[in-house]
Amino acid sequence: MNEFINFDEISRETWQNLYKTSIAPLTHDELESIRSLNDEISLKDVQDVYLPLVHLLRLYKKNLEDMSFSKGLFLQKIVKTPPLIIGISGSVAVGKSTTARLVQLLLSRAFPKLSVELVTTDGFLYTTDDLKNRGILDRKGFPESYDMERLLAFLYHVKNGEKCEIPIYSHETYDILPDQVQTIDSPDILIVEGINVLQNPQNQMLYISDFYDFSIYVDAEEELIEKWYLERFDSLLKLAKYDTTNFYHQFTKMSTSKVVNLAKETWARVNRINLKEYIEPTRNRAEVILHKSENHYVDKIYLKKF
Ligand SMILES: Nc1ncnc2c1ncn2[C@@H]1O[C@H](COP(=O)(O)OP(=O)(O)O)[C@@H](O)[C@H]1O
Ligand SMILES: CC(C)(COP(=O)(O)O)[C@@H](O)C(=O)NCCC(=O)O
Repeated sequence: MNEFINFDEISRETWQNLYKTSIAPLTHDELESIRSLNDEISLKDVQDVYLPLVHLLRLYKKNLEDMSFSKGLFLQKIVKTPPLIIGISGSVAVGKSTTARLVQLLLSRAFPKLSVELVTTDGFLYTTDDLKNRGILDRKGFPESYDMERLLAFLYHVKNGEKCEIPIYSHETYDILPDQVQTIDSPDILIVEGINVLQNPQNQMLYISDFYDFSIYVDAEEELIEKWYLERFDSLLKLAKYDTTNFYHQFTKMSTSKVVNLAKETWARVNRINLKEYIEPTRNRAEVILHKSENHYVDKIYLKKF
């Protein structure tokens, strides 16, 4: 059966004309803040792809508010609208965190009075010591390397309007930062980004999918993702060159060909396998699939029909 049977495939040309008239063009300051986020992001993509996406998100937000109001009428009590939770998933290095930061920025612009928070599921990885103790250091990123119970509990507390503290992962130290936490204090919108966002742990009472009001899967051909992974590896090495505390510093002493081989091997042995076995199979759980081609250009969008 066609994996996308449940989706409308929308070309970029069609998508970019949806809701165009109702969106004000980006101001100079907004363009600057997008550039400071990642100066590689195409501003044309922002205008053509991400602004209509944010418009769609407005509809989901409105729907959540209407439903809470109607529930309140039914129950004859005030039902507070819970935060809208948006999941963003896809392969390692496909551009999830860049997309997530962009969506956060554009949502803050669309809803200036609301708080829009972003968390990454990397924070729920076990620490390097824990991974060693469990004998799964080489399985970082695979389902068993995350404390999914803790992620599930976190989403429950956020939906319930409670203040939470969660761990922070650093790509630079390649580990959870000791003694540092991210505080999430009853946001109106929460974006959760990570390779495992659409994976399906369940404890005895809760299903993770119940907590997402909207989800996005960022997709691309494997060869492109590998290329972006290798490019990011190179950027991480450049950042690490003079920083002995950085995990990547050790690789800056190696010859270029050795480093390239190491990165290629890590892609093939770990991240590619994870993509094929555990991440890509969750793709059709998303509400929207953003399909990217060369240079992160979004060429197709799939929107779930029902
Ligand atoms: N829209 C984009 N335009 C240009 N470059 C991008 C875009 N999205 C991601 N990148 C680049 O691709 C690489 C991987 O992106 P990143 O957001 O770190 O991926 P992920 O969070 O999925 O691991 C980074 O080097 C990033 O700068
Ligand atoms: C921390 C991660 C699991 C998550 O990835 P992200 O999508 O944030 O890049 C990944 O970056 C990772 O470290 N994978 C293990 C193999 C590697 O070193 O690339």
